[in-house]
Amino acid sequence: MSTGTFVVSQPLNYRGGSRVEPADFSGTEKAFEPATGRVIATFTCSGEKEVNLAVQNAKAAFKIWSQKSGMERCRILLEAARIIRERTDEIATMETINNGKSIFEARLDIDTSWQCLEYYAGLAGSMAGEHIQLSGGSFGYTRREPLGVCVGIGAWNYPFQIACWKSAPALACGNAMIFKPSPFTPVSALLLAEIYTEAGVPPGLFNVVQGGAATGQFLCQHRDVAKVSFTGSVPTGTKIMEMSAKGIKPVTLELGGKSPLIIFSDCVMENAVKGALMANFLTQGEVCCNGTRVFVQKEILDNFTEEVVKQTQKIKIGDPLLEDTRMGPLINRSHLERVLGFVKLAKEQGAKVLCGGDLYVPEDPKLKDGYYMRPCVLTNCRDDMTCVKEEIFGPVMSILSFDTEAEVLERANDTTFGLAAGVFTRDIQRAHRVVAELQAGMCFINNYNVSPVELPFGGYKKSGFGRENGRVTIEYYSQLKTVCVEMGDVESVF
Ligand SMILES: NC(=O)c1ccc[n+]([C@@H]2O[C@H](COP(=O)([O-])OP(=O)(O)OC[C@H]3O[C@@H](n4cnc5c(N)ncnc54)[C@H](O)[C@@H]3O)[C@@H](O)[C@H]2O)c1
Ligand SMILES: NCCCC=O
Repeated sequence: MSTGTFVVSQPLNYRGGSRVEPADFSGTEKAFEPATGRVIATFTCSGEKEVNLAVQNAKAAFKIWSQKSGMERCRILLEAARIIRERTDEIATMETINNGKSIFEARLDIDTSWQCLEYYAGLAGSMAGEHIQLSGGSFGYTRREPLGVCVGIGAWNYPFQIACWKSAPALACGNAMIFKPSPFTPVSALLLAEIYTEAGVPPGLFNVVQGGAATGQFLCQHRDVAKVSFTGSVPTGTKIMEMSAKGIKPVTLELGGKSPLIIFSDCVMENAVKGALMANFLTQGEVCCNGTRVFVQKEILDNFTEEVVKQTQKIKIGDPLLEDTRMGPLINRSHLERVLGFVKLAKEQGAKVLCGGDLYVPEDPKLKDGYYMRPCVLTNCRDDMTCVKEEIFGPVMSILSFDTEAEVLERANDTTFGLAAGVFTRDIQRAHRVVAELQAGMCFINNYNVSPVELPFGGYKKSGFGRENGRVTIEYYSQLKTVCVEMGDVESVF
């Protein structure tokens, strides 16, 4: 498959074990190939009737799936993981075409997708309650039970990975799921749905409904939906939480960030520079946990900045399906303009552009309508500038200088977000002291933006709550039933 050739030819909803056209609709959407600006799909957004049908299907499948033993669920999830792994190239290609990220990176996303299924398959067989001895031979025990029909709502930056990170723990715990991808990236969740079916889940266990806000609302407000797991922006997360509150539904919120990356003067410079690039330029900078506020200790500011700019200018931008490309186009025209607008405002507010921050037009004529920009490094930044305060969600790094540990900690934490943070230093005691003080759910020491699925991921403060990945996520997709067993006679107080 090459850039500029793919068009969607099959329905994009998935219900009851196959692709279907929605039973009703609430508007239409277009999905693009960001590399070329071509429309690859025009599809209808699901209405209330279609959402009801998806819930009915999920409820029926839940009855079957929740009765299976953990080991039975484990085997099916392992088979799904195996198929994803085997089809990595094909899935990564779809992801690249619809999202714009480089094929090199998309393959890494697919790796953390099948690894997630493998991880929760492993946990499925060992999910268990406790036995508690009581007086007189009586006892109690707890059962870890599924919640029922869970809804997953995804963002567009990691479409397949988000669908896996939500569905794997949900299914491992015995739940069914209805997943709504972002309307910008409707394609790859269908591959996951087909893979689950091929692996042997009951029809209806994993369904996909397409649409935007209206479809999402039908899902969140549905009385038979037991839980909502949402990945997206803070404003939408607020709405999801309000809707879930009305139905007393538990929610997981994976929201945005403006994370600090702190570089101390005793760091290994080469690693710190690589870390800063990893923290800012993966997926065109469209990453929730990016460390976009790069605090550099004064003594090394000039050397660090010079090296970061040199490495940033070497990033190969262009056709994301080419093996040596490391930065593709942004998701769409309006987002590109928004990101360029942040750079313009940064300049007006006194920041200096050391490189990039402008449109990039690749030589290949088929890419001329794509949404490319050059990765940008800003210096002369202050904490009160918009580029330092707001989530840009594009390839824009803001460099700030600092003197002392106490000062940088206060400034790093001076944000309403709290998704991630990073520190580079050779002083291991300082590293742990600093991360202990950082108000962020995911902290990195001497690296940034690695995603081992064994580690819980999620935010503090307005970056959300609940976790994805790691053992703890089992608790977000299950509920505990306590059973109290009397072995003697009832001693009534009446
Ligand atoms: N913390 C994380 O794990 C994580 C991961 C990826 C992205 N993000 C965040 O996501 C944001 C970018 O993604 P986006 O632009 O797709 O976010 P968004 O909030 O605009 O949309 C996210 C999803 O919510 C749906 N939606 C929109 N309005 C809704 C409503 N009223 N009810 C129900 N659903 C609704 C959208 O259709 C989409 O599927 C950034 O802020 C980024 O930081 C967070
Ligand atoms: N690989 C994890 C990224 C999630 C945030 O956008």
